[in-house]
Amino acid sequence: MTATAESNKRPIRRALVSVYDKTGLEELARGLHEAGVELVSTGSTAGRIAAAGVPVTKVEELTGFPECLDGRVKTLHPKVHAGILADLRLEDHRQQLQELGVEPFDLVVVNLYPFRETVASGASPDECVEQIDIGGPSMVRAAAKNHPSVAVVTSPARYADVLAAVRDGGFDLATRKRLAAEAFQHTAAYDVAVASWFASSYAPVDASRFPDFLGATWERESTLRYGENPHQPAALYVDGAGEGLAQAEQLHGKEMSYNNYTDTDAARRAAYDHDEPCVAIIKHANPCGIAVGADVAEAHRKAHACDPLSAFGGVIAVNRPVSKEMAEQVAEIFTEVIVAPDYEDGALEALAKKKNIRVLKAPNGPSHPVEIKAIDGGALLQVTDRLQAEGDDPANWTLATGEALTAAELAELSFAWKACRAVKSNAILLAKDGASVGVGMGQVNRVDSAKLAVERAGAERAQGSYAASDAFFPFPDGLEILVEAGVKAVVQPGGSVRDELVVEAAKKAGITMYFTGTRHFFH
Ligand SMILES: NC(=O)c1ncn([C@@H]2O[C@H](COP(=O)(O)O)[C@@H](O)[C@H]2O)c1NC=O
Repeated sequence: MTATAESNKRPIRRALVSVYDKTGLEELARGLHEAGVELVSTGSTAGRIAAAGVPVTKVEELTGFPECLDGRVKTLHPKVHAGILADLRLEDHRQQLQELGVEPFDLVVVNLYPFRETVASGASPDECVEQIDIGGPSMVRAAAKNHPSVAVVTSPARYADVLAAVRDGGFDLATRKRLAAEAFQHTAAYDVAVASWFASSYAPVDASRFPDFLGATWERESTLRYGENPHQPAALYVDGAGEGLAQAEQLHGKEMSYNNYTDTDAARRAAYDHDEPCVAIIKHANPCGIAVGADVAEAHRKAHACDPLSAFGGVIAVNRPVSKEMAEQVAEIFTEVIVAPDYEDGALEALAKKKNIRVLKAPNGPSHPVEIKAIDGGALLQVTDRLQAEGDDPANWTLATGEALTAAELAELSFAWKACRAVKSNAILLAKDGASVGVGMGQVNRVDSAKLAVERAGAERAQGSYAASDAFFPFPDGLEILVEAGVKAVVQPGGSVRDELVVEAAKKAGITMYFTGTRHFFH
């Protein structure tokens, strides 16, 4: 196709309008009519247009066939589809339309039945099925295929463009192609939603919890400066749910980077594990401090004190609104990102004194029920790891050896256990007074993780601390490092074939050890 043909505009003389969402419909109809466009429309869409005093032809008048079967058949008729699908560049198609008495459409405006919203509302299966639009996608796909002759619009957000184009001699080919691409994205996402619902809720094929078809669609929200490294192009995509980190509102600061997003994701995961006001400070997806407090300012001081060296340039997540006091503390420290459900009076102003800090507001904690990880040639899907009623509640722990802890001591050990879940495996975390004091993360053996946790805590803080291990000790050696450092109690899943040896070492040292029966690997 030549450059001239690319820029060809096609005047809009006849439009087919069939919309479930009637937003902006009257203005659109009026504008089209004033520009001399003839309108053809379905049942209630035609009703609304006529009520606005705009002349409109009902589809039934065009087809000579009544809308029937409760709206299941309205536009599914050759007089409609031939009018959309005729390639007007071809003499033969133009000739055939004439012989058949079919007039072509230049514009198709359709939006679909709200299938996803109906499912989300908890409607019955029959009601959901009834909301699967058949005629709408057929028209959208037909018009998008035939974009050399027809412009297609699927969202009220595009109506202003339509009215501008109508006054300006129509859409050019490049724009019709873009609209067609949008239209196919729209119907593809719609069908993925239908197919996913069928596969997982309506007609699951086997007893496993996993559907045989996994459909998901994302839309590009923004292009990022680069990915994990500067030579990796990257972009942010959002899903339709609309309430996670990807949709967080940025209140201040520089553009978020790829690494900012991954660290912020890890930070939120950590902070929202705790019921009390909690602050997690993350670097490279690992906590360099995590603490609970009477309020967020105290939690932040305690989290920062864990490892002030590493907290430089960290990412902070809070599970409560940020107070002015906390914001003033944070503004003293070089921080890449802070994310919270909200900001109290004066907090944002205090943070905004720092030009570069990115301030995000994300109203809810992480809620995604499943996690997907791309691997070469495929993807792994798992139910998201969360704290469990069994295993993560100290009431269900088993005392493996030593004195039972008091309620206050058990709360300390429970904090260590939850905080340890935020640490990349192999993870050992030492805690005191509701704050991490030493974190050993990401080592390929548990002994080194224990050594790292103890070294980071320092002798004084390790003494009398509460230790958690994300998985069992395969040998007593890792535990022995903690014993030597003087920890008061240890919590771990248990379940090693050598549990007896590990328990024996704890017993010999006179410390308390609890088994959770639950493991929290995090990779
Ligand atoms: N069955 C059909 O022939 C048909 N043609 C158009 N629709 C849909 O009916 C709706 C508009 O209907 P109304 O104008 O009656 O509100 C649109 O969402 C459109 O996508 C249809 N409905 C469902 O398939």
